[in-house]
Amino acid sequence: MATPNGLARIETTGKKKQDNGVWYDDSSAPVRAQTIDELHSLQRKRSAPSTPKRSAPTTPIKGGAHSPFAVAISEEERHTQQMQSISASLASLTRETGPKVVKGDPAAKGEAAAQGAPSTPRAHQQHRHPAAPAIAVSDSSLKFTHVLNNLSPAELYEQAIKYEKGSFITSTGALATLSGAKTGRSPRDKRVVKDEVTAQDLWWGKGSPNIEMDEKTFLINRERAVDYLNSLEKVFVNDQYLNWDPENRIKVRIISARAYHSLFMHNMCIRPTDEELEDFGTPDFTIYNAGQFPCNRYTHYMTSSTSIDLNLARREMVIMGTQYAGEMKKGLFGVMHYLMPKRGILSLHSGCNMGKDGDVALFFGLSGTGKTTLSTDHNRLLIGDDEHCWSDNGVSNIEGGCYAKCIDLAQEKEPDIWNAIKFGTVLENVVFDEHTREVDYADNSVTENTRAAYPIEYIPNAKIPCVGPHPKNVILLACDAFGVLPPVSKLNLAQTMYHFISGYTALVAGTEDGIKEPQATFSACFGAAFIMLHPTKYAAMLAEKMQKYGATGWLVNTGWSGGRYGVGKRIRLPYTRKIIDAIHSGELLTANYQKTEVFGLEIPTEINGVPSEILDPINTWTDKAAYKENLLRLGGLFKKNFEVFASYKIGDDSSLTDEILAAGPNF
Ligand SMILES: Nc1ncnc2c1ncn2[C@@H]1O[C@H](COP(=O)(O)OP(=O)(O)OP(=O)(O)O)[C@@H](O)[C@H]1O
Ligand SMILES: O=C([O-])CC(=O)C(=O)O
Ligand SMILES: [Ca+2]
Ligand SMILES: [Mn+2]
Repeated sequence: MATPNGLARIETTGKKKQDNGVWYDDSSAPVRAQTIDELHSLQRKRSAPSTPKRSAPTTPIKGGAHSPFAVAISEEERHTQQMQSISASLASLTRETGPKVVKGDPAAKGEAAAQGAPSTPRAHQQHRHPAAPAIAVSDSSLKFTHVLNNLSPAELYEQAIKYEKGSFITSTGALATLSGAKTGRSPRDKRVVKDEVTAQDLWWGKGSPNIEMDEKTFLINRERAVDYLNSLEKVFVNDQYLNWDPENRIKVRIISARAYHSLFMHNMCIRPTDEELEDFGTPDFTIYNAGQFPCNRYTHYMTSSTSIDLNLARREMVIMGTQYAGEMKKGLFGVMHYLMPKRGILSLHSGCNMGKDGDVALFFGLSGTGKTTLSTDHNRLLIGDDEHCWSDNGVSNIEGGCYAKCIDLAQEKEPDIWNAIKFGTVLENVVFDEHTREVDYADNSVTENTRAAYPIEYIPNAKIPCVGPHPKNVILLACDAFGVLPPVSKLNLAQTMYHFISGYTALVAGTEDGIKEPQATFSACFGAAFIMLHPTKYAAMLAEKMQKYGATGWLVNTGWSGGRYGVGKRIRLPYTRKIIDAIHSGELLTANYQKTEVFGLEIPTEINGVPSEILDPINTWTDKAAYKENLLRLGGLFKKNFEVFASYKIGDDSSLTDEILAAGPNF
């Protein structure tokens, strides 16, 4: 039927019912909701109490997390306990009370019911003590602190994209984010509380990374951080583990203000199963990351607006004035460098992988020397890329993820890392195409220190659980900007100790704030920024373990060849990989060796797949006089650096100490 304007009338009423009583209509099935909100609530399936609601746990369950004697408690009681525990963590020390905490995003009004949260926050009720004064002591105690605890990567993506400027999804699904003004660690702002115990235990003074602060100042900063966090609409809480060795596992809680920080730690620490999370209890260590907020420069000891404060007695760390996520990762590493040696376990700034036959290799080295790149090896099982423990049972990874440098990342050269950059991975400070969101890894506009943080199982041949037997090879990586260290040398035990204590490299720009050009650096134990005890303590433990388990030491230069930085070139990664292959396979144990002058290093004359002429660096330099000059220059720097260690005994064995002193450059 035609309407006055000539158009066919649109049928709006009734649907054509066929004779057989069946609706033949192209409209969809009736919607099971009365309102849009209800419809949205249908979209998200509520998990049954026993099934995961959070991130799918990736950590395999070992044994039962539930004690058979544990009193069964209800979901609601568990929820209350969890909120109480988080409230306790966030307590102001001066007011001696925790904030009112409630689970969930304050913005998600109406979602509480859908998510199963009690409509009256139970933790809130906790604080309505009958004896409490009728008038709240401060405005901050009137408000709730909303906690988003152990969110899944998907939920954290949404939080980041909605609330954090600079968050984007890249073409491969990673979460690109900006760490803010700091794009590297701030070692000069790392402070440690000096009390009666730590005054004795820790390494203080020249060369030490531990800048002292007193307990009171720590508490001032802690209060500042906690007040800041409680003033926010919401905070993120991660309850996770460190160390895959079940006997020496540490429970950590990270309280932060950014989804970026929460996802970073989700990836980097060991992820508990839902079962483990339910029984998490009180953490062994807590980080308060108030990174967006500066410290108060009028506070004693503060020399900048950044402070990373460690209090071992309180088992707490406060971060202010830097949002660089590596501070949390490496802060916890420092804690492990204190706790583990107390138990006779050596903590190591090293990568670690294992051959199919169970041969384990450690890769020591400072930032940018190749721990992540070389331990991620398609032919071997990855145990971890950066932080390990060596106990009487073998090696264990401290972390649950990897943190790879991305500058100039290329698919052909590092395929496993390339492929790990997908949904769930945090990509820090990279530059990408505005439209396609394809990352340009060569672009260092934001920083040289671009990074990807991904769970270790994103590497296809990860060894899970991340533990292994005693190491067979201990590879010391140095990125030599002088271009005079050989691509590989075999070390005796004394030489291994000498180079371990020296911890030489050319620090590549970026990871530590303020370093713009590569420069020669010595960092004891290849990680002076993280060790807590005197370097000789770790060295003695390493010597003892290497001797006991018959490990061989190697020095591998992943730096320059054919001239120093600016003249020569960085040794090609495929050559370094061949060298590493020859170490793993045992080929290098039976090779012919010659000794170099000055450093007295044993260098092989031939390696499968590597041009022989590069094995002795002098061959690659056109200017032989310049080579000699640089060799002596570096030798001199080694000698000078080692002077401070000459008066220390290493272990109980004074003959080893003498041998180590003699194992350095000789000229
Ligand atoms: N011959 C080489 N051997 C190893 N790495 C090389 C070589 N040539 C270039 N590279 C590059 O050097 C970088 C090594 O960084 P890597 O992430 O492995 O450092 P790292 O030792 O793990 O440091 P951090 O402790 O800071 O994580 C990578 O970007 C890698 O591509
Ligand atoms: O800590 C960081 O930022 C990165 C890292 O692994 C290191 O520097 O050793
Ligand atoms: Ca690394
Ligand atoms: Mn590292």
